[in-house]
Amino acid sequence: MQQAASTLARAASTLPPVTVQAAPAAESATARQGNGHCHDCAGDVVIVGAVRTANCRAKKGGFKDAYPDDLVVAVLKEVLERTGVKPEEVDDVCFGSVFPSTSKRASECCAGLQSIANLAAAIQAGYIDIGIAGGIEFYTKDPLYWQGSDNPKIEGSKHAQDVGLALGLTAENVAEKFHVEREVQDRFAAASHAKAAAAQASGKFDKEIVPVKVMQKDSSGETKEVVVAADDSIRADSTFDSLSKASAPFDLSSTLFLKPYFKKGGTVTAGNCCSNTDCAAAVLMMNRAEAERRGLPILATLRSFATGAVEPGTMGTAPLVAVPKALERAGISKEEVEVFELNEAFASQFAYCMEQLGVPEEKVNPNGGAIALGHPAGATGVRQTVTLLHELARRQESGDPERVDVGLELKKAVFEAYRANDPAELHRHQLKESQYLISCTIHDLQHPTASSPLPPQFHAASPQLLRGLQADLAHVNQQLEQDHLVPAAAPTAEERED
Ligand SMILES: CC(=O)SCCNC(=O)CCNC(=O)[C@H](O)C(C)(C)COP(=O)(O)OP(=O)(O)OC[C@H]1O[C@@H](n2cnc3c(N)ncnc32)[C@H](O)[C@@H]1OP(=O)(O)O
Repeated sequence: MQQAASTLARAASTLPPVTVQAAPAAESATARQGNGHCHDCAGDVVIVGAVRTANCRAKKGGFKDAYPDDLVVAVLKEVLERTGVKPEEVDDVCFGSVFPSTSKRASECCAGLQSIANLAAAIQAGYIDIGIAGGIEFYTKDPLYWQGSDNPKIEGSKHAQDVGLALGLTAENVAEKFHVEREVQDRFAAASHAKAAAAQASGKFDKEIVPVKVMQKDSSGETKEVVVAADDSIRADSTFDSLSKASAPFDLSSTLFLKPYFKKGGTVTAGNCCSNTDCAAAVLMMNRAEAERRGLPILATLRSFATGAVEPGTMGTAPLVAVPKALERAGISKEEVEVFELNEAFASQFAYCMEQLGVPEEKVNPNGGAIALGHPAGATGVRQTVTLLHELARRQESGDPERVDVGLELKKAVFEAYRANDPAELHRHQLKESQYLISCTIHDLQHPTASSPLPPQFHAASPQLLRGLQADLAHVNQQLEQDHLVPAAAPTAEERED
């Protein structure tokens, strides 16, 4: 691993550039035309709408006095409006959410991405025609720690105990085991902020972010309505120097030096890990034939999806297993991919994964990642997908014919997705009877009733989670009705016939 360490040190010597160069155009793995339409793959699962809310700092940012359903309703409404799809035409809505108070642990950060995969599978199987996949995390109200009691059996299993490690400690483990120095981590963190700040300043996020009207208390305690339309997690003034003391060796006594947060003598700080933000994101999916019938622009085609398992103590290295699998299943090489979205839960795991995957820095997270934008766990996979699709659309619109082909190839790469899926953790989830993927139909969202408030599609969620969702669903319904998106009452049989 010394070689890995020295390569990482070299990589850290310059900040990753903010601009991204197009890779050479690659051969298509499936028959398709230059305009993104493909005559012999009508059953492809495609994305036709992709939106997100702003990422706002938990408890301190734009959504500090809001409710999670304010965000969910905003992205649902917007993705429907942008595509012209009617609520009643949507067969299923599946949102990932990781940290309701019943959750034990966090490595279901891929819950949002998994919701995309689940709905895509349902579309491909013919179980549904149109679905909305999304993710929501609301740290302002949901704690980032387990509030329940542990099964004593866990004491007998090192793996199960590692599942309970503070996530920052798993990042420390990665840094120590794979020699990812503090300097490297701080440089990647600074690069994330620089890229995100540049993207924000140039208006790149404007189209993907849905403005959300929420109530907010100001410093005098007065509550007023505000519109939140911009990420407030990005620190444009965050540089390598502000994250650490630039001179080497580090001057640990310097006031400039951000102290290790999770472990004495460690390297992971509040500056080189993701911040906790509130955010929701959603994509609308259907098959290609349906999209073409409706004349909807195809933003992306799902080519493959893969999961990978790693030791829970070094959580965050699962992309090393899953990305090659996803590429292989899609039938493309990593060189054919122009843009990667790789989660920056912590700079240590991000730097190590990037180095081991052998992908150039300039191809990864061109608009910044979770260190700058925040990591609203259940929403992150969808947030990344939304950001990536808008990036690809911009490149296609750039008018460079060579880049159009590249862009289309890229769309396969959107879903070179990963998921940390530790067996020990899954076991623990079963013990807790927790289930993070939340699925319900749009009809149930519209018409929760007192006697049957929850849709049958909810998976085996714990009672506490269900109670929380019940409240959320009632609120969602109320908002949808207020906004005249749905009729106030379920239509009668006669009305339906009309
Ligand atoms: C599978 C998975 O899900 S893995 C990932 C799961 N997610 C996590 O584990 C979350 C990890 N991160 C955290 O828990 C939190 O960010 C913590 C606990 C480390 C820090 O929480 P907070 O104290 O709320 O963080 P916050 O962003 O407010 O930063 C605290 C202070 O650190 C300093 N700081 C943070 N970032 C920077 C930066 N980029 N540059 C300079 N100073 C910084 C600032 O002084 C800041 O205070 P300020 O906001 O008043 O300026």
